[in-house]
This record gives sequence, structure tokens and C-alpha cells, in this order.
Amino acid sequence: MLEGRDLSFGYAGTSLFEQLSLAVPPRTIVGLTGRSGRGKSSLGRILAGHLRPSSGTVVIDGQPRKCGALDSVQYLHQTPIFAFNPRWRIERILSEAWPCDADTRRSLEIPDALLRRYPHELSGGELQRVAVLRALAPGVRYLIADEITAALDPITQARLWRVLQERVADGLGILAISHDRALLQRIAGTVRAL
Ligand SMILES: Nc1ncnc2c1ncn2[C@@H]1O[C@H](COP(=O)(O)OP(=O)(O)OP(=O)(O)O)[C@@H](O)[C@H]1O
Repeated sequence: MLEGRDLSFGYAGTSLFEQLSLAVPPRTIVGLTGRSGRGKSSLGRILAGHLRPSSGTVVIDGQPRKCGALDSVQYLHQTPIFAFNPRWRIERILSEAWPCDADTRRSLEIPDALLRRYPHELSGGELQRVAVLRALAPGVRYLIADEITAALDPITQARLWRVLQERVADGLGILAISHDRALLQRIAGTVRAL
């Protein structure tokens, strides 16, 4: 289980949250919602190890999370273009992460033709599917999915979440951050407001 315990955090002397605890069990989608600026992304980034809390700890199965070459917690951005090297083709972006298997790639509807392109040559939905594929490396146990389908049409959104729900059935835990409470109520076992 991925847990944030008694987390406090703020930027430049301000406080966004104090003594906040949140758990994401395996095989579960936990929803996180709340008004803009409340600190949802900051909390997600703390759980992913990208930000350090001012106090509190992040643990996995009761042990402090380790930051290794491949992290078992992956953070997915709403705008994945910023997470990609613009000078690399998609095939290199993916192969640097893991030798993606054909079944997973097919399930995310990423055809061969797309692999030869650069990030700016993909649509928003295609980019997000590539970001999800990159994150689904073996050993990744938790995803922090930060508004990952906010900019997508309903069909693309539903397809992407269907693939992720299949992964959840196989053991993945997901923190789904979204303003869209209706979406979270559809996909998440529990929804937490910040
Ligand atoms: N690097 C930073 N330095 C200073 N303030 C920041 C920084 N990053 C975020 N903030 C501020 O911290 C607050 C929380 O930001 P955060 O992105 O965590 O909120 P959020 O709940 O995810 O918001 P939204 O729903 O609009 O995406 C915001 O007021 C934001 O302006």
C-alpha cells in the first residue's frame, strides 16, 4: 500500500495542508478532488517523490519509498508533452523506459506509425496514451494520474480508463486526481476531497 502519513506542505511559507494522511491500496483507484489551487497536484507529486513534504512521510508497505532507477510510483501529468524530450521520437521515449510489450501497446491503440513521430506530431489523446504506456513498466505498482483525461473527448477518456481499470484488476493502485467528480465516482472505489 502507498501511504502518505501526516503530510504537511506549502510553498514559500504558506500552508496548503497539515497532517494529511492518504492511502492508496493495490488493486484500487482512489479519487482525489477539490477546488483549484487546493494542493491536489502538490500532494500527488509528494506521493510520487517529486516534492518533499515539510513534515510527514511517504511509505510503501510500511517502508520509506526508495527512489531507484525505476520507481514503483509514477506520476502522470495532464499535459504529457512537458514530460517528453521534444527531440526524441516516440519509440525512443518508450524504449528508454522499458521494452513495451505489443499487447499493452495494442490495448492503448498506439500503432507502429506513431512510433516514428516526435511528441509535437501527436494529438493530446495519443500523447496521453503514450505517457500511460511508458508508465506501465514492470515494477510500477502505483500511478498518480493527475487530470490525465481532462482534455480528452468522452470516448477516448472511457477507453483510457478501461485499460487502466484492467491494470488495477491485475494489482495496480491509482490515485486519480480530477475536478470531475462524476468521473471519479464512476472509476474510483473511494473519493477523497482536499
Ligand atoms: N512551485 C511553486 N511555487 C509556488 N507556488 C506554487 C508552486 N506550485 C504550485 N504553487 C501554488 O500552490 C497552490 C497549489 O497548487 P497545486 O497545483 O498543488 O493545486 P491543485 O489543487 O492541483 O490545483 P488545480 O486544480 O488548479 O490543478 C496553487 O496556489 C499554486 O499556485
